[in-house]
Amino acid sequence: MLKKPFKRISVIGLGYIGLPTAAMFASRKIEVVGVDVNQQTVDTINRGEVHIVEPDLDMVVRAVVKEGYLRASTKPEEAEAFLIAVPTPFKGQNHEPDLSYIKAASRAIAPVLQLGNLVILESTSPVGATEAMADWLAEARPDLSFPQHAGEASDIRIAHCPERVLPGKVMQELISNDRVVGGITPVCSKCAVELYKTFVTGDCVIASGPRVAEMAKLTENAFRDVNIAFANELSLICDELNMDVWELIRLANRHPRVNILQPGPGVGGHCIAVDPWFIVSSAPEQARLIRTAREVNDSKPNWVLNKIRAAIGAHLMENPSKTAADVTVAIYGLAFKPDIDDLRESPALTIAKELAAKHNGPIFVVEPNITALPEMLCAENIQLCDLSIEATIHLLLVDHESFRGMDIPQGIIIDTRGIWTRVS
Ligand SMILES: NC(=O)C1=CN([C@@H]2O[C@H](COP(=O)(O)OP(=O)(O)OC[C@H]3O[C@@H](n4cnc5c(N)ncnc54)[C@H](O)[C@@H]3O)[C@@H](O)[C@H]2O)C=CC1
Ligand SMILES: CC(=O)N[C@@H]1[C@@H](OP(=O)(O)OP(=O)(O)OC[C@H]2O[C@@H](n3ccc(=O)[nH]c3=O)[C@H](O)[C@@H]2O)O[C@H](C(=O)O)[C@@H](O)[C@@H]1O
Repeated sequence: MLKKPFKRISVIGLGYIGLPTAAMFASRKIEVVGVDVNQQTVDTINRGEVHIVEPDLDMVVRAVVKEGYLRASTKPEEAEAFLIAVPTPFKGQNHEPDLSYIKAASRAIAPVLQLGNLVILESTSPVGATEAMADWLAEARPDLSFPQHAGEASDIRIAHCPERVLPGKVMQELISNDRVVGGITPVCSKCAVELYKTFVTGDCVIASGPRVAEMAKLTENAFRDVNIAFANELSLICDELNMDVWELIRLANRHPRVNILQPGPGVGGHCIAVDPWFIVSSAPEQARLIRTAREVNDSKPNWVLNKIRAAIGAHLMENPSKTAADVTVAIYGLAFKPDIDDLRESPALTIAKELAAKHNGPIFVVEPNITALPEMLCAENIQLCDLSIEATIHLLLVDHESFRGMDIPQGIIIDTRGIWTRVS
């Protein structure tokens, strides 16, 4: 049985990663102070409620807040360990990483740092970000020594430990996944492993430093992106050759060493569609395949929109008395992947938004995981509906479980996920 080496820890950023992490530590009876700049988020958590949908998270948060192990605040407080889980988006046309959230979080915790503290960067970060964070902390606290200058004798320990959980399985994967830990020094890594061993049953694998740990996380997501791009490219080729891509993949996957992923309307979420760009921006000349995969996946929503335009055109040719305003389109799914409520960077949302801007006929959106349409889709001709609707064109964008089980609708079908139309 492990002794409890950390009595109080602080998690900075209480979103999809920070809140489950904070709740998990708190469930091991460690006092956790969660810090977020969003007052509403802080208030919600302090009521024992959650502002994001993730299976089992609400139950754990309710319990740990009630028992007093987790509380939230907008102001950092003293703690033995700080875990930073703030956003790391990209900015601009060149997809440069935006480290401003990490910088703001480091500046915010610097005043409360004390001798012997551990600071872990969990956010997915470009190579060099942990060292940059260590420099920002050192600048703000000239009275303390940091590992990049003082080595093992430093007052503060710093490490990168990227998070790898899958949305929808976060509460399981937080415990069972292996962790990659890249401390600035071996002692920093050792301290970080000790912290994670509070609840992680997977291996905590120590990297030779934070840079390779950063790159490992980016590589995992770039690997998946490249593989999805392969499937998406096959879907374009099959369309050209009038072949069912899902049948093709099913057949090719019968080879013992082939495992092709699934095509779709594009790649969404704020990770797989973002993180590979961090590699491209670090090594633009070398990262040619990774860049092309991003471009293939990013171009897929436009390809789907062209399919819709073609379907509307063909329908009007067959029905000359009608106009585009008579053509009803039903969109199935807005989330970035099945059975979640997260619409961030969703290709389905991009397609719906673009269609709403160009098509003047009625648009019905079926998205069982939300209760209201996002503001960007608020137009007169678009409304949220439940499953059974009549429409000229039925556009399937997300393979939610409820769409798999339903009767296939009547009308023109554009099935980007292959659940209604695939050759069995
Ligand atoms: N969501 C996911 O599935 C995964 C995310 N990641 C990475 O984890 C990091 C966090 O992502 P999410 O939790 O999804 O983001 P999120 O947007 O859900 O949450 C981030 C939170 O940080 C808060 N915040 C922003 N600036 C702050 C500051 N200076 N101080 C305190 N709080 C601040 C925001 O208000 C927000 O509540 C990102 O780097 C992401 O790439 C890694 C693995 C999985
Ligand atoms: C390597 C890997 O599997 N990374 C995971 C990924 O989570 P995320 O939910 O973004 O990944 P995902 O399930 O592949 O979905 C991403 C996007 O890709 C699409 N997608 C996925 C698989 C597939 O065969 N075809 C396809 O089109 C999904 O519909 C979605 O739009 O990114 C997470 C992250 O880094 O945020 C990471 O923690 C997760 O472990």
